[in-house]
Amino acid sequence: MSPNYWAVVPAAGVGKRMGTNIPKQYLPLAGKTVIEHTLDSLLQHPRIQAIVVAVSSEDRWWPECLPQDKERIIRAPGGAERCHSVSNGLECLLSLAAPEDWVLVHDAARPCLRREDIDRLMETLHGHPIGGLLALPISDTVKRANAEGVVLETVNREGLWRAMTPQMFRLEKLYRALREAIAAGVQVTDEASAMEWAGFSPHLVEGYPDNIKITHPQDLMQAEDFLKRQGREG
Ligand SMILES: Nc1ccn([C@@H]2O[C@H](COP(=O)(O)OP(=O)(O)OP(=O)(O)O)[C@@H](O)[C@H]2O)c(=O)n1
Ligand SMILES: C[C@](O)(CO)[C@H](O)COP(=O)(O)O
Repeated sequence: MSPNYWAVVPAAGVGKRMGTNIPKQYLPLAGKTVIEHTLDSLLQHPRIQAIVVAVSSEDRWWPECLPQDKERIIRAPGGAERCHSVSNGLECLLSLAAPEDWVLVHDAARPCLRREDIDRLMETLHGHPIGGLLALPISDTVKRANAEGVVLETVNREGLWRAMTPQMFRLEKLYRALREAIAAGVQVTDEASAMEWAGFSPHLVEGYPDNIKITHPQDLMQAEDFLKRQGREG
């Protein structure tokens, strides 16, 4: 029987780098909120069974932003860091999904995700034993600098990619790798790094460059433009 697909959306951040008084996932964007665009992009995919959203216990905005399709949305507790929120979301899925089911982990802060990117991830990784992630090969020259912005070195960009989300892995393997990496005190900023630490080799799938993460104020304007060009206004 073909594995099912599920999603986990970490949405418990405070958006320090955005500098706003509400978390960036609840900021207005192209007629809706950031998180509504993100959830809609996943809800509109027919193969995604349900979405577990990790929300902070102090969150005052979540109930207002629930999309119409509430029955496919499950709330899980957010954690101190993104990896803890994801781990909590995965734990919530263990009772609903099979161990070899696929889970797509996607940042709430990436509202411009395209259907084509989800399809490409699913098609490319069909039958893959582990999984992989959307990413972009780096086409600029890369510099490493000190805290004062002085160049320390030019980094060879050969083979360098920027990781994005969704990152799609087999549920039980990801849950176990993430729990063990967290317990070992490993710095886990994405799901792939936990899988790599566990000895797996995730597969990179090239995605659209407009699948940006809303981090700083200027990212909102860029995302607004991307969504309008795609006709995705609320
Ligand atoms: N404890 C945390 C921290 C982050 N996230 C989520 O992980 C995604 C990517 O994280 P990031 O862009 O760093 O969001 P913030 O942590 O909110 O941003 P900042 O670092 O500027 O505070 C976001 O959707 C964010 O809501 C989360 O679920 N739980
Ligand atoms: C998961 C991620 O979006 C991949 O690029 C990124 O690592 C999230 O980093 P953040 O500092 O938690 O935004």
